[in-house]
Amino acid sequence: MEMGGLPVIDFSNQHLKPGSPDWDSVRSQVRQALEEYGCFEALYEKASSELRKAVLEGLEQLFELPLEAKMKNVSDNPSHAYIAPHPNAPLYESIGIEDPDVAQNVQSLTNSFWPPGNTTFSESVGCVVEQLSEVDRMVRRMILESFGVEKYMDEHMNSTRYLLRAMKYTAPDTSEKKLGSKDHTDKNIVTVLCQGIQGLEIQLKNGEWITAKPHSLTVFIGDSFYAWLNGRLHTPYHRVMMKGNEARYSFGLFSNPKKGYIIKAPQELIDEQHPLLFKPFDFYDFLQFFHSDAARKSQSAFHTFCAI
Ligand SMILES: O=C(O)CCC(=O)C(=O)O
Ligand SMILES: [Fe+2]
Repeated sequence: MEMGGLPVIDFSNQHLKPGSPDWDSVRSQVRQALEEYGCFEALYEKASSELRKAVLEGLEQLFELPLEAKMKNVSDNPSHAYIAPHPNAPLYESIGIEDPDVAQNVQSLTNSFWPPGNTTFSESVGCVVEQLSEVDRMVRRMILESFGVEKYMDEHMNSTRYLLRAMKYTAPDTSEKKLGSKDHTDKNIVTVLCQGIQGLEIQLKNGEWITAKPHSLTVFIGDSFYAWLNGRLHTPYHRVMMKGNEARYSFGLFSNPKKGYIIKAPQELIDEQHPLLFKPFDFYDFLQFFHSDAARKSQSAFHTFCAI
């Protein structure tokens, strides 16, 4: 743990296997950090700084492609596809790769961006997705264990799929901070985010904003996991603030509940002291609601959508 910043938790230990003393010690750090901050900085040497740098450099080239090329990134779900800079978020641009743990998906998107292909990029993306998904699964396993609900482990692990989302934030060329991405909580289960230069800020429970370290991996709890855990962990507001003349690149691996899976807190997590907080819901219905007028008008789209 570090004074003044996010808690730092080391997952690099070779002996970090479920059931080992090292595992139990990391698990209690994870639980404590997620109760208090809803996020933490993860150290994971397997996702080496060279590998992350290679992905961030590839993204720099990718975002330089002409708009027509980037528009090839499509999805049934608009928030999983290419998002161009918009008057409400003029510095922000992003692409999404659904099921990036399936090599074919990364490869075909890479081929459409850089015909006939870009092996360096697709290989480094494949590799980083594998490493970040290990962090995602370790954290989720630790959380279920720490709440004594291991019996749902398979159901929980099988109820999600991954999305890789890569972001570019154009330099504002100002010395004062400009909003790169407005404050929000993540909607999904767990996010493992890798940032290049500094810019990510997280709000503490006391309202204060703190800055994540440049080149760090940050793990967040999203609204869906918060609901499944019946509110036992914190979901933090966070945002990106930009200044100066350097563009910023980042990418995150998001575990998202599958379409058709109903997110509902297990009975073990509901009692007199912890009444059920949210209506059971399908993540895709929530995504749809999120883009409605009612959601835009509400203070928290998630709380409005799931209110009992
Ligand atoms: O780019 C970042 O560092 C943060 C992005 C983010 O919060 C998100 O995509 O949900
Ligand atoms: Fe986020």
